Amino acid sequence: MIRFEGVHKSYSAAGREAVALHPLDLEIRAGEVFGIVGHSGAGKSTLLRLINGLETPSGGVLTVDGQRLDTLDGDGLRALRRRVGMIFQHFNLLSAKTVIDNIAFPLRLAGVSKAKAHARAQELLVRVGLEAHRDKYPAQLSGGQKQRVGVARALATEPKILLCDEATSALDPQTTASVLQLLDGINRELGLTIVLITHEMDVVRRVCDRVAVLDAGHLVESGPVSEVFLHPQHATTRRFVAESDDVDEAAQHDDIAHVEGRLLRLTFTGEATWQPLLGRVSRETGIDYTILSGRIDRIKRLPYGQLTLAVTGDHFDTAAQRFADAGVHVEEIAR
Ligand SMILES: Nc1ncnc2c1ncn2[C@@H]1O[C@H](COP(=O)(O)OP(=O)(O)OP(=O)(O)O)[C@@H](O)[C@H]1O
Repeated sequence: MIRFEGVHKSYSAAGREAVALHPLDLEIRAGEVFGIVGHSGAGKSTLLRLINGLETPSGGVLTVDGQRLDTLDGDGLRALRRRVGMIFQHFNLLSAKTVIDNIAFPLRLAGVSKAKAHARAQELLVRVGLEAHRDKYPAQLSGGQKQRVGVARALATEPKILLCDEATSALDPQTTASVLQLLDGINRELGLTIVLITHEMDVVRRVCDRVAVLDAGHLVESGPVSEVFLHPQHATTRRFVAESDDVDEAAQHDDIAHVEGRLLRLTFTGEATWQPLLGRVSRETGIDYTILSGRIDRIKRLPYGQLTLAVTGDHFDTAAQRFADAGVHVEEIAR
């Protein structure tokens, strides 16, 4: 659906070239929710703005919905933008227009009659759960409601791709959850491809299928969220995951120093998450364990658990093998 082949982007500012994105290869598949995570300045917005042609690559080939963007003229680009909707951190609603007029606006711009545009906007209002707010102005809405209007407006032209630019960063945790749920529903019911950029790994964990991690313009890691989140390889990714787990790594290191035994990290996914394995392996092998940290949650709809144990007793290797045989990912952590 979206393919970056050696795409890079530099800006020239005050006579100097600044690299925002180093050459990268990336494929975003039709119908998936793809997350791009990175700190401020990593190049996330640049990457997103390349997809809808708001920025032009400095080199490489970018293909969106089967079309190489460098072959499109003005009309081609405008047609592409109708197939690529976008929502924003600060919603970007028109303050002088009502909710229904905001949603109908892209259709009116495209020359659709007022009656038809309003009929379509009304359907979208229902989809995002804002029927009761139809004639209000943006200033009369909460942040979550404004973002729902943003989503409805982005869907007005029936795009195939929805770009989300830090869409939940201005929202409280509960509202964030409800907007992410809305995006998840849209992805499933309409089959829309969603690309979202965020600085929060937790947003990625909740809705994305795959993720790419950007660090200072470099794509440092990418893959299925369950892989990248549970087994991060790059230091930047590990920091994002630790932040989302709310782990104070220094304090955890101090705690671990005082505990006896070898350290084992167990990662359970799917069915294994709900089995009483710890007790069983402990009984069968005679090992003892202290739980140093743990979390049970979901990655999108996949249940997972991750536990760090300090293990004492003579049969560490046998116990590790029993866990592995039960489908648990086992990793010994060096002290
Ligand atoms: N129009 C521009 N002109 C010059 N430099 C730019 C321009 N837009 C972005 N940059 C630079 O490119 C780099 C990447 O910026 P970008 O906005 O893509 O990062 P980001 O990850 O989205 O950051 P943030 O989360 O803060 O928005 C930064 O160093 C930024 O200063």
